[in-house]
Amino acid sequence: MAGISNVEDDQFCFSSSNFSVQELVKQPIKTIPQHYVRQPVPSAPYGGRPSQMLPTIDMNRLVSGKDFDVELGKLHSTCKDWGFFQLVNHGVSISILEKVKHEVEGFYQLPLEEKMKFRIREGDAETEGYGTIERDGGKFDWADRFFVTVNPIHKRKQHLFPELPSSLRNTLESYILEVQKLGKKLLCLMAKALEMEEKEMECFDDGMQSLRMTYYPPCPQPELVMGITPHSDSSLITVLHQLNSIDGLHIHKDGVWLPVSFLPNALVVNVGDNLEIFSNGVYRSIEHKVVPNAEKERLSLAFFINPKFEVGVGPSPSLINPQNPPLFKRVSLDQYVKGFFSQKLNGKSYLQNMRIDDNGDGEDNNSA
Ligand SMILES: O=C(O)CCC(=O)C(=O)O
Ligand SMILES: [Fe+2]
Repeated sequence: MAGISNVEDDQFCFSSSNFSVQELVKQPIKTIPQHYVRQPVPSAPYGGRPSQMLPTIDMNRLVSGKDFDVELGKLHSTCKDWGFFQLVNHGVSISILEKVKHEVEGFYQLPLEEKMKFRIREGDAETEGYGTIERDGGKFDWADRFFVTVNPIHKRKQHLFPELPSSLRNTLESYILEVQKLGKKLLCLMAKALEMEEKEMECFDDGMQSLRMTYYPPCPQPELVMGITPHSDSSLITVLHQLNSIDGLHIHKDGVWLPVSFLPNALVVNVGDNLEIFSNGVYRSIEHKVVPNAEKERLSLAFFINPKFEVGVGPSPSLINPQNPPLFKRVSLDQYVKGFFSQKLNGKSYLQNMRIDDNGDGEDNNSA
């Protein structure tokens, strides 16, 4: 079994920044290796009052017509004030959620050599594939992840999704179809709540989508590490399936970190930077992070939904008028995604780069 001693052996020498935390914890850990220790230890207070539960949105109410206006109003205010919610009655079948859990667990149980076939390749600007990622200051997250573009199909990298074990691939294909439908419905509802023109909703068809399946091994001193560095997502929306029901997600709200409790049969949905831009700042992407569990592994599957590739990133034209000038630049999706991945994950810093300068020229001065 590979352990700390051979973590940097031949299998890993393609890049010292890519090795597996899952392998590391296969041997007892006396002290957390320095490259995982975050200093200073995050000191933001926990605001975990039991009453501070994430809002819940009921998809049934949004599709059945009954209580539609009330629920749409709730969706709108939640996207403005929270940027995160639990989605119940979402329509994704429980059997597919269970199957995805089983298959992703199976992927992480594969021998390391098998997973390494999918390793992140040097020079991949979007860091697609299997591995860990170096964050600012040379520190690493306490997690192994597999990140992959799944839509449009021609953007799939041949050595990644098509090469996955067939049962995982087929299960993910079914999951993708269901979450695509759900994502489109949700985005159209948000667009309606924002009072955007119907025509603009076409950009939600056949959008750019990616998946991240993440394995957070147990950590004997979770307070010293980060499962995932505080960040906001670059997407329009993200649909999160907390595969094995283990808590760990925290969101940054009103200056405090709130733990999100797992809600059975719910999916967690969050507003990403792209939707903050698209809604011209009406909806807010929210910083979040993951704290690993001291005893148990945690697995999650995040599905990132963006608009159609050709549409680009910028405020929706129907929301712009003399009273509401554009707050963000317009760039191509390619430029946006490359810019996002070319810098180290750091809270909402990338969104700042997209803001129109004080001189309001709307030019893309983004050097990222
Ligand atoms: O694992 C989680 O709960 C969150 C993952 C996440 O934030 C991400 O993949 O962007
Ligand atoms: Fe995220």
